[in-house]
Amino acid sequence: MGFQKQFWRSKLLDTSNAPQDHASKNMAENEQELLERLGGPAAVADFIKELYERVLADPALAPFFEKTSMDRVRKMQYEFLVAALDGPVSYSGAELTAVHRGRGITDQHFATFCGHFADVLEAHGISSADIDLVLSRLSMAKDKVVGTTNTGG
Ligand code: HEM
Repeated sequence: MGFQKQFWRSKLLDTSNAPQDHASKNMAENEQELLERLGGPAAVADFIKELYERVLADPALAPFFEKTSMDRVRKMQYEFLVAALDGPVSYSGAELTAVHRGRGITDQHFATFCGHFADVLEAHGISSADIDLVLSRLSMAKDKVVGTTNTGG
């Protein structure tokens, strides 16, 4: 587990890790199957619930969510992720850049957040290869979450 977390931290902190893999049709097909291997949308909803339990228990991340409706974030994150995995759900939430802008979210926060998600998936017996695929999908949102205008207020 330690190795994998470290692996993801370093991979997510590396901005050269561009989403170019995702263009190919094979990748899209793999990810269709991926959602099924994860257990489908219902399993994703469970994973997200557990993700935010871990996030709120982490002193490095909890303060970001102090004034947040967690019910809404869980629902929107569920929609976002199932849609990102080409599942049968549309994302109805706010644009991610606007949601995260000005909150001071750094590369490190992003990597820690994704590390919690990897831990949840691992705890459910998802294979390392599939964890890798899920986190590649999430990392496509990184530029929208980690702001360049963090200190701008
Ligand atoms: C791949 C990573 C992430 C994705 C896909 C993501 C996605 C989302 C989504 C879909 C929402 C709800 C939008 C809405 O209410 O319409 C949200 C809200 C939020 N996210 Fe993220 N997020 C990510 C990472 C992070 C990280 C790393 C942090 C902070 C450490 C963070 C902090 C927040 C906060 C504070 C809100 C709630 C804002 C409010 O109170 O309205 N997110 N995010």
